[in-house]
Amino acid sequence: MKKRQLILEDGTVFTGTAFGSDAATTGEIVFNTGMTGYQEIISDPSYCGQIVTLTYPLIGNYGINSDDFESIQPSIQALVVKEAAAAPSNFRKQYTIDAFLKFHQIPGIEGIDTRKLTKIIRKQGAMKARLTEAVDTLEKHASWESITLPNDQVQRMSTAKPYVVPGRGKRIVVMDFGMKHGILRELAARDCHITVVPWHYTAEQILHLNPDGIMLTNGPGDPKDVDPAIQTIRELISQVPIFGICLGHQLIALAAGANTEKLKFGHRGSNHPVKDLETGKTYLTSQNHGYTVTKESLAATDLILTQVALNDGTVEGLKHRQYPVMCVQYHPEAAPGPEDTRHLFDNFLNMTAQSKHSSKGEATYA
Ligand SMILES: NC(=O)CC[C@H](N)C(=O)O
Repeated sequence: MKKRQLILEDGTVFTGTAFGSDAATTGEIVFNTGMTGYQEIISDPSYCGQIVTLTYPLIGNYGINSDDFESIQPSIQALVVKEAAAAPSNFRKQYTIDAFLKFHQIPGIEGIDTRKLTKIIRKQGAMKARLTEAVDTLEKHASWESITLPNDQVQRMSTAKPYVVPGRGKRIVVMDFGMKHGILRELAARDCHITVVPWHYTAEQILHLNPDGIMLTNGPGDPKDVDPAIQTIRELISQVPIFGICLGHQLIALAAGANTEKLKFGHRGSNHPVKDLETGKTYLTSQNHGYTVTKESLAATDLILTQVALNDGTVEGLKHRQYPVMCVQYHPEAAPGPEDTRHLFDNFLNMTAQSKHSSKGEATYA
């Protein structure tokens, strides 16, 4: 068994066993606490550039199948687990996690104490980390300052060209910032006529498609890295109903004049409790974000706080005071419950039904 090392920016070194591909790599190290859903996590484009640690100790035990992907091409930088199951067992299983990661040239390390690692990340915050090919290389002495993490992940993850998923219902334009397929699944299940457009599409190009509603997807990186999209959303807010998820939520907040900041170690897992302040109900939500909308910045905007995280009180949902615009920081399309907050897609479509379009194509909300 080939040895491999995981080296953290704070100097901690873990020695484990290699699986997946052979490439040495660098990225931001984060952890996800979900007990299941590793296939969805590995293929969620919002993890682009990140080394993902899974805290559940046995990963890959039900294999990888062709149906549960959240994108065609997994984009995590590397995977860190306690144990990668070598002999998965499930009727849908097609590949082992090792074979899958090898095929996609993603390195992994197993056999390390992921609980200890997670405690370090919780204490120090998400930081840079390096996965080496083997032990005792000079990599250990790499100067961290010289390693810059990317800021072009949305450009890389977004679709290069627009495409249509036909339906007979509402016309929804999806701005793709690194979309999880779950968003398309939910819209398609409601018979929407979906046009997915690249992240840089202008307001004019989007309005030209005559949408009943606009969906802003999840996506990787810092929301402030996609300034052109913020300008576009600012123009669209008063014109068409909008629903934002995760990065989409952060972009709506920035477009409306609020601020975002980086959390110490983010929220990544499938049982994060969130309270809906309008109904008083608490939902368990699936989450994957490192940034958050700052609560204090909302006062100067037309946004109303609708949902909060019960673990740390951070902003989880917003709506616009005047226009049909709503957004959530978590993932209603990822519902291990298995319904959880999926009704938000129905709320969005109801919102589009209440919005009236004039003959000029301008929308008003009644
Ligand atoms: N899943 C997402 O859309 C994540 C949004 C953003 N990249 C963050 O980490 O906060």
